[in-house]
Amino acid sequence: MTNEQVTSILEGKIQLIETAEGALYLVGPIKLPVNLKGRTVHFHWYCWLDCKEATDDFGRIIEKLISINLAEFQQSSVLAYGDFAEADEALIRMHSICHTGDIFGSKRCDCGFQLKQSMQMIADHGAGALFYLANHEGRGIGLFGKALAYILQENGYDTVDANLRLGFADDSRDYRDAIAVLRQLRTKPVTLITNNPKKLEALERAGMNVAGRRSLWGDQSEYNKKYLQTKIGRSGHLGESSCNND
Ligand SMILES: Nc1nc2c(ncn2[C@@H]2O[C@H](COP(=O)(O)OP(=O)(O)OP(=O)(O)O)[C@@H](O)[C@H]2O)c(=O)[nH]1
Repeated sequence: MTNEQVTSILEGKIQLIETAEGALYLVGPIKLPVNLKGRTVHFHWYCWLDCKEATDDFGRIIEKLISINLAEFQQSSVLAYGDFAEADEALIRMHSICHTGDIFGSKRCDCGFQLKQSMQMIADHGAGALFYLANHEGRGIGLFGKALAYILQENGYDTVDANLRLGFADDSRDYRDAIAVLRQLRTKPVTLITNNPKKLEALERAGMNVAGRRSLWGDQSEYNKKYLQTKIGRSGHLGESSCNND
């Protein structure tokens, strides 16, 4: 197969999304059968690359990738389900990466539970998307930063103060790229799965039509009790008893 043939196969699967800083190259949909609690659920997977250069010459972008060590950087992705573009109602989750919770199943937080539960909620609902935001680790302080913060937490600091004492912001997550991708995939209203009002605000500020919110609490234990209390007490998360408005 020639380079031209390879490029022409890929071209039909790449979309250019221009941003204020350059462009996002969105590749997909790619078929992704997923094991959800023993049942095979068929998602449509997309991944995006953030670049300074905006061009529709995708062959050039693909050629450039060889000289970049992509694995050293984080790329985010989205798992869409059902007729995500057109369904009247769609559930979305903006999930911040949590290496310890999502991959290792750590019980210090509720992230692993939220990841699996939101995928299940989306599949049960019939249409939706889970955005897996890979540059959000530790609410934006990175994995190494989170490891340092954990040590401070083992010495009495809560989640917020541990970040602050290290000189980081408590929460520096940015949702702009994810929202740009969401807009590309769906313009109809969305219902957001979250307990965090800042995520709702980010979507509304960007002009997205937010139809409602579904809360997501669970897997509470002695190990994450303080973490969950701090989310409500200091980070402004809406508690379990707050109403869903969808
Ligand atoms: N800095 C720091 N980050 C943590 C800690 N535990 C989990 N995280 C990160 O917190 C992020 C998830 O944020 P949360 O505040 O738990 O929840 P949220 O995403 O704001 O809100 P929901 O949508 O309701 O889940 C993930 O990126 C985790 O890596 C911690 O102890 N310290």
